[in-house]
Amino acid sequence: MPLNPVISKLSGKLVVLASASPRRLEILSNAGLRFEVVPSWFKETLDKSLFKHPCEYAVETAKQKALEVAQRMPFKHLKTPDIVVGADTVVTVDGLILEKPTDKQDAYRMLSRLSGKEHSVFTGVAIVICRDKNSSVTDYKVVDFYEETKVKFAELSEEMLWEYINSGEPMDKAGGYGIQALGGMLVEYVRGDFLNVVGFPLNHFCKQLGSIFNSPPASPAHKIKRDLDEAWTLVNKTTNGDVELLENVKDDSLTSVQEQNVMGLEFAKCNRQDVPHSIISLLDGFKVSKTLFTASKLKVFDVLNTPGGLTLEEVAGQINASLLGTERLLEAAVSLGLLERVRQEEISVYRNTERASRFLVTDSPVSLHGYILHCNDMVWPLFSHLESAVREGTSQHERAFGKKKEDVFQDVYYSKDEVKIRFMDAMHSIARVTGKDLATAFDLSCYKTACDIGGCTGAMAYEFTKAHPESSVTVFDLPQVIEMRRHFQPKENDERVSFVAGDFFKDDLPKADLYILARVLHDWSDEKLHVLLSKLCKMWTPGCGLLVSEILLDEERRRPSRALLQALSMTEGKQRSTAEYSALLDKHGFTLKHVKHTDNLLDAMLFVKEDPNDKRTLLGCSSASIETAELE
Ligand SMILES: C[S@@+](CC[C@H](N)C(=O)[O-])C[C@H]1O[C@@H](n2cnc3c(N)ncnc32)[C@H](O)[C@@H]1O
Repeated sequence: MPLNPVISKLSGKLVVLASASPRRLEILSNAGLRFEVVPSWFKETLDKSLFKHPCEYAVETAKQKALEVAQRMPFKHLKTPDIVVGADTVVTVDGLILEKPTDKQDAYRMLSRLSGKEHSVFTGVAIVICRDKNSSVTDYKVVDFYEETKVKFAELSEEMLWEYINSGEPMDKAGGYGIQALGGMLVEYVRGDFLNVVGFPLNHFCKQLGSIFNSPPASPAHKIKRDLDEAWTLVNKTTNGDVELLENVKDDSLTSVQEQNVMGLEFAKCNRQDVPHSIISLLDGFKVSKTLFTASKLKVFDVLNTPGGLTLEEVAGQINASLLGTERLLEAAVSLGLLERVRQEEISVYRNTERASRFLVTDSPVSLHGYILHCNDMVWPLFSHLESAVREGTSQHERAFGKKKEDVFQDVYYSKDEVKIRFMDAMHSIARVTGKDLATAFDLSCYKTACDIGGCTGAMAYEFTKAHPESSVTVFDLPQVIEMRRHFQPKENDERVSFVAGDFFKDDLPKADLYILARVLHDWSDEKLHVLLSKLCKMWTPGCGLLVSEILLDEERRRPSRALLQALSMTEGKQRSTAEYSALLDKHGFTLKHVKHTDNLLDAMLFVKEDPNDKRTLLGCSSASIETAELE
């Protein structure tokens, strides 16, 4: 890739470095780049075992860091950057990723592993380009890459190791050394970009920027090829992370790419303005859903959760279905990117794609299986009566399930044990996917006791105690739910989580420092919520907090469509925007302190009641959150 001039191309653009690393800052400012530093809040906690190669982990972490900042800035800083740059450096040796040492012993273990050996340093870099700054929707194009540099350490004596460790230098550095300072002594040779080892591959970065800003205008054919090669993500400005593609298409040449992203549908990759691809993909949406539901119900992804994959005949035998029907289902699943078909020794076998193994296999920790079955069995029938729902302005539980509903939980979901378990399983699977992000959305360290109101199976509570080991959580839910909780208990009993049965419209709530309302408020009308919120106020003491988690609509109530589609089958509830939730809670004296668009399925808001005598309500939980408040 030739190197073209780049720094001048960036003049006048708001470039943001999503990293607090002084070394990256120095490298980029020495190169003459003018930029702002907005450290990313993305926590480097991706599961490394899910990545085939360390460089993929570094690139994904860099991408998440940069996207988090790109999506946060329009709200928290009230400006949209042109470019956000994220980076993550990892050191690998003997197939292990070495991170920053936790203490001196850990530094000792790392450095002795590196002693006398060659290791690799990978830096993943993501360049997020934000477009359409003036419209209500910002779309993000992500260009990412990585650079590898080989470094060989000399044999290090014990004294050398300890002298270096005692200098304090290893502690904040990946792999436990800094090549640009004392750590330079340890290095025999470097093969590749030296600055990559320091923390940022400047040369590769400039080449990438050059190709972004100097590329000739693409012909339609080239453009579509390039678009197919690169991942475009159109992200709603106010919902961060909810991929909202179909309505935002401004350039028809992108349409097929976006449709593939959103639906997994493989449409003709052509640039025909007279072919209504996006409408057809909307039209086919129900076939996609039902294919996923059926494959999940027949446990196709569990059956294929075997290393070598299975032949068509083997799958058909295991799911007890016809050969022809199974073949059609598997072929459709392949076309949607849920399965792969590969040839092994002259025969074709099917196997799960990575995302199917992760999200569709029943016993994966983040399996959506329960939620998928709930959608098939409970939501699909409601949607088959959508026309009546629209005409009548009511939900269709009676038509779909023959049940008169006063209260959808008591009268529909909990009317039979089988339906109840399925509903609870659905809640459980979403809470397991979102729980950690919600529990760590803000600094909640000052809250020692929490009460998860409508906490269902306790999945969120367990994630909360994992994230805050000093805390305990009471799950408060209807007696019919609490009696079933053991079905969902984790293998290792967590005594910090307890369960209390009650009705939040009638009974007193347990006492706690932090109340959690996750996916509860959207189910109810403002009038009903005033009853629940009055109960909450009764138990409230100064310094308490309220963590609310919902899908937040943008203020124009246009997106995310996932929330608005869900509203179509609601009974008495409604989806609300941040301002609408804030106004609702304000009537009971709650003040919105922080909002976080988590880039997961649910967003989070933290409410407090302002009390001039209570430091926690003014400043947040700790000095860390004071810093956060100042950064904002
Ligand atoms: C949509 S689910 C959300 C569950 C959980 N918070 C989550 O995010 O996965 C709503 C929860 O509120 C509970 N619930 C509904 N009505 C209730 C009531 N009157 N009193 C207590 N809990 C109730 C339901 O049993 C259910 O567990």
